[in-house]
Amino acid sequence: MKAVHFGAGNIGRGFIGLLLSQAGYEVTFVDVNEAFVTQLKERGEYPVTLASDGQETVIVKNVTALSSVTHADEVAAAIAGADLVTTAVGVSILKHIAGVLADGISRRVAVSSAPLHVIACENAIGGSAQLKELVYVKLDEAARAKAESSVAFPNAAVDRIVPLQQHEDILKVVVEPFYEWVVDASQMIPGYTPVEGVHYVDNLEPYIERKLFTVNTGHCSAAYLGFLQGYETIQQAMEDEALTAKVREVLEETGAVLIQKHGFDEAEHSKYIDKILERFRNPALTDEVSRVGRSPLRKLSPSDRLVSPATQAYDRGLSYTALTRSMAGALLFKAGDDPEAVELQAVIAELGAEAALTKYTGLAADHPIHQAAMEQYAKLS
Ligand SMILES: NC(=O)C1=CN([C@@H]2O[C@H](COP(=O)(O)OP(=O)(O)OC[C@H]3O[C@@H](n4cnc5c(N)ncnc54)[C@H](O)[C@@H]3O)[C@@H](O)[C@H]2O)C=CC1
Ligand SMILES: O=P(O)(O)OC[C@H]1O[C@](O)(CO)[C@@H](O)[C@@H]1O
Repeated sequence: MKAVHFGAGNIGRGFIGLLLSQAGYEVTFVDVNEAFVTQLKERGEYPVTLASDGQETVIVKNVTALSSVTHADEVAAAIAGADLVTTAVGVSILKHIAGVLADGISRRVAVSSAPLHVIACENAIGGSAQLKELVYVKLDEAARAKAESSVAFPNAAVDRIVPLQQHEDILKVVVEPFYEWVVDASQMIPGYTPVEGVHYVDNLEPYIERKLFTVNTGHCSAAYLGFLQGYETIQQAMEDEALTAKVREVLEETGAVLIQKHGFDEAEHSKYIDKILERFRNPALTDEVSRVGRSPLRKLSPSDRLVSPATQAYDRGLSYTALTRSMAGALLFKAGDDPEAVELQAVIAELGAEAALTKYTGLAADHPIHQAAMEQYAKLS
């Protein structure tokens, strides 16, 4: 079985590549980073260390790599012959890989009707659906018609904390032991071969919302509040009890929405929150506030981890105050090396925080969530 995986970065090597290789796939990574590509191609393997007491290291074998910059033709050929395509490049990068993916799919459907699944493993709701749209506009009518029956783009939720890596061996990756990869089975082609380690569900929404609105909402809240307190890592921030209490408050708000909307058991969900907070604290990891808070514009966007649960809480008459504190924290995330944070600060300087918040969240200035966020902004400033 052959898989093509876009993005040989932290989650690509530390989670998706590892799992696919262990499930028996030959994995071809595709990346723009020539150093990753060269090393993966030369060595055909790389180490993954589990950040736990035992620090167990697994060697991921049966891998190779191609550059999407210099070997686009080979990438398309690999897609044409693959059983599975996965991505972990960042949701805003999907548009850059759509062209070569469309080329590969066109070549494939011209000669074969064998099923192909394309799964975007990004922190976003409907990541694969977004990728499908980007790819489909690049297919001609005939290819699109054939792809409709043999190529599927099931949405997925992926959960594993993989911080930035700094090792002598550039391929080495240290990951937390926990992982969860949930795929929407209702969007798979019938008769598919399950990948060992993947959890297939008929309705993804409760899983993706629970993950995004707990792990990711909680994590970015810790990052934004931690940044304001001068902490450099999430581990340092989570040692601050007052800060942790604020993160928990946020997760209680998102939890109330999730429990009401998806019927989760309250006690079970409370344990889920405890477990997530424990994962943030993992002393065997060093996870920088700058990584976890990265791309504040994406994180402030309407369907992402802050605004979506806040609007859902508002619609249900539930509390959203702690969420607005995290939004205000995002507005104050002045990380000089993050292009989105730099853009946000420039827009705030030019138009003011109120207009910037409307621009990126889509919330009108007189919306109660917007007003609450501005109150929090004034307090935090
Ligand atoms: N790191 C984590 O703990 C988790 C990350 N994710 C998601 O996974 C995605 C990737 O995140 P990370 O692995 O942390 O980022 P990363 O920056 O470590 O990896 C992204 C990789 O994509 C490559 N890339 C960029 N443009 C490309 C292109 N045009 N073609 C091919 N490759 C390209 C980069 O060179 C890099 O190696 C994001 O959507 C993130 O939200 C999801 C769950 C956990
Ligand atoms: O990758 P993003 O969406 O910028 O956000 C970082 C998030 O990804 C994770 O690494 C895993 O979901 C979380 O630790 C963190 O909340």
